[in-house]
Amino acid sequence: MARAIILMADSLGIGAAPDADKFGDVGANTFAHLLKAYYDETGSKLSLPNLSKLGLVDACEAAGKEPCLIADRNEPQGAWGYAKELSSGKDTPSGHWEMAGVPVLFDWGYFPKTQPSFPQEFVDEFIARTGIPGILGNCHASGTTILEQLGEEHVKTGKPICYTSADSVFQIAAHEESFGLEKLYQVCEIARALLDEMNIGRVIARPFLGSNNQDFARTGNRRDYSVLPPSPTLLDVLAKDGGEVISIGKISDIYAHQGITQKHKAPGLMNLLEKTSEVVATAPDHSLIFTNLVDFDEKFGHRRNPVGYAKALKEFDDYLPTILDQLKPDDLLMVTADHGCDPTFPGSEHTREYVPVIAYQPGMNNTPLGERNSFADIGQTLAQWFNLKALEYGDGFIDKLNTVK
Ligand SMILES: O=P(O)(O)O[C@H]1O[C@H](CO)[C@@H](O)[C@H]1O
Ligand SMILES: [Mn+2]
Ligand SMILES: [Mn+2]
Repeated sequence: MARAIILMADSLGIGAAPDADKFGDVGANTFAHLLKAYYDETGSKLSLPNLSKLGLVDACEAAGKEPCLIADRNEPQGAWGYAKELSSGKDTPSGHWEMAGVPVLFDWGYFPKTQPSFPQEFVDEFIARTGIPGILGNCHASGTTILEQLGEEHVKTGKPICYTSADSVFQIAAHEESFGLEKLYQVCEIARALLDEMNIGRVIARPFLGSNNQDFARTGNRRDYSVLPPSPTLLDVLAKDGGEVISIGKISDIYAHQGITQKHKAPGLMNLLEKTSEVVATAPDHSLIFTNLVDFDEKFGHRRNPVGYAKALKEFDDYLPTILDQLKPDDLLMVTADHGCDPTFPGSEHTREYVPVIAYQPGMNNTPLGERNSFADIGQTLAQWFNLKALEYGDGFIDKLNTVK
């Protein structure tokens, strides 16, 4: 029997994907560019000895074909490679589902960049069904900027702030106290039902607190309402086989709560890592412990804050030995990402990038995995690791690992 741990570093891309031109993302490289920004600002190279030991730096240099400005670089002691994405979008559900063996080959519905962005018929129906006095926003926006612009008006009028992005999303921001958290969740559920027919991937509740446009801040009570993955994922197959699938952070939301047997939420990077360590200490055999580290994307990638991103990666790196030291011989640790979000790139959107494919077991040697054709290679390898039936997509690389199960 065996266990696996996936640490999904949300948005940690490692170089523009071969089809980046279709997304306007040629030249993007989240990891290499945040390292450079950190060096430019501080005059020192960022030290990430543990992530480099796992092969992240080698993977980025192989994928992104540019040097990484890094201190304390170690030779990899794990399997490392880089994967391109088969899915048509560069969004979070596509990246996560593809990793779990279900690439999104259809096109999501998207809202246009015009203002208003949302069809009038939908807005009318949404208002009628929820009883809200109207909506604010109705445009493409960065979620923090729009709070500075419309937060006070929202509190005064009770109209939620509705906005979208290049992703297939309908986001609703509302004040936790004046509007109410439960009411925000109810309004999101109504929007979710209305948006299914437009093929919108996610409705996202974006609660916030504060008293004026200068100090509004989003809280940890974000909730994502995703549609169901189009076919069973690795998570479904493992849960059906009697395994434990333990979601930490927003994993459960992203898979629409399918194939999850336990879930834990925790606010912020350190709490998510600590919760992961706690679960690794107790999870039984045949468990998948799956953590999404959302701060990299939400707090730094979309906010175009490369130095903040670098410091958060350093915290991750500092914490990693705690988890690595807990691994038993039949545990497999994977580190990957769901898309890029280059914090030095124009705009505030994701970037189409290669993601790291890192697999580590205690006692492993340096094992290059090369370029992988799909994120699904991770899911397929895990299907092999758990002795499950093969998934429809993905080339597993179990033969490259020390199969000590
Ligand atoms: O600017 P914020 O609200 O963080 O929104 C970002 O978060 C959404 C979900 O990941 C993306 O669609 C992106 O627009
Ligand atoms: Mn993401
Ligand atoms: Mn994002």
